[in-house]
Amino acid sequence: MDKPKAPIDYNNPVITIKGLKKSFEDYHVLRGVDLELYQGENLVVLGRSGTGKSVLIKVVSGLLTADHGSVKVLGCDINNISPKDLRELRVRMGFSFQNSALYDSMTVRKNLEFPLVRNRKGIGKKEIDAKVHEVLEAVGLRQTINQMPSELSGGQRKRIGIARTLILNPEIMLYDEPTAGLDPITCIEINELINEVQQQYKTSSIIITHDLTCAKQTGDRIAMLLDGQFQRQGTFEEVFDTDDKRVKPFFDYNFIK
Ligand SMILES: Nc1ncnc2c1ncn2[C@@H]1O[C@H](COP(=O)(O)OP(=O)(O)OP(=O)(O)O)[C@@H](O)[C@H]1O
Repeated sequence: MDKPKAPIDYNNPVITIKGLKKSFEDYHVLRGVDLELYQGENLVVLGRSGTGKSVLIKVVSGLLTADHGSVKVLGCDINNISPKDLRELRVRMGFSFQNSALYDSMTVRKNLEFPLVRNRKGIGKKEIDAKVHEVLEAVGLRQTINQMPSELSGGQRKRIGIARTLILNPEIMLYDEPTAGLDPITCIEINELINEVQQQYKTSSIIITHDLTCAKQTGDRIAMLLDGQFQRQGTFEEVFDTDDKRVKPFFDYNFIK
């Protein structure tokens, strides 16, 4: 499957990271990270376990503070932001985490309504209903509206989790291992959904994954974290066209011949 051409604005970075360092005691996880995410782009972040991919996402979303360096997200300086501005900024970002984070005691409809009711004070019932139907349509799961999360498959839960973030029209999407634990066909369907979200909602996304099929299908650009920095960036082919012993096994073990 070829990736649909994305409308990327390379003059408009939505995230700019310069010289980011983050340590935990004497363990230096991020050692001078530079990165830009452009408007409309899907950027895939690769790296071995423990290289700091989740730490990076947590710094970008203000859950962890940087030790050094600057992090600008949608024009806001994350290192110098008030709690109120940070809350408002987070509403402009959608998070898709591994466990989908659905409320098990609520139907799909209630799960989808929840962020709207909490973040859009005064929104009317008609508008809520229209948004719920729109996002369910976008993820192809209209029929699940009255079901409980426990009645959904892993792939469906993932889709509803994505729908729940889309309902607030996020400008940036952060996907943390979107295909983890899913069968290969469902993985491909989730990859296609990530690309559809990019097209339909004009999102800019960071996609953390160990799944190179996901990286290849969704990434307009790949950035690989090596020794605390993005030492390889480019298209999928560019990143893996190397004999670098830190990079090549990553490819070889993913596509065992
Ligand atoms: N709050 C914390 N306190 C102490 N150490 C932490 C904290 N958060 C992360 N770390 C450490 O930072 C390193 C990077 O963690 P991180 O979760 O970012 O890895 P990752 O690249 O996302 O790994 P994986 O692919 O396995 O999810 C790990 O060694 C982890 O133990």
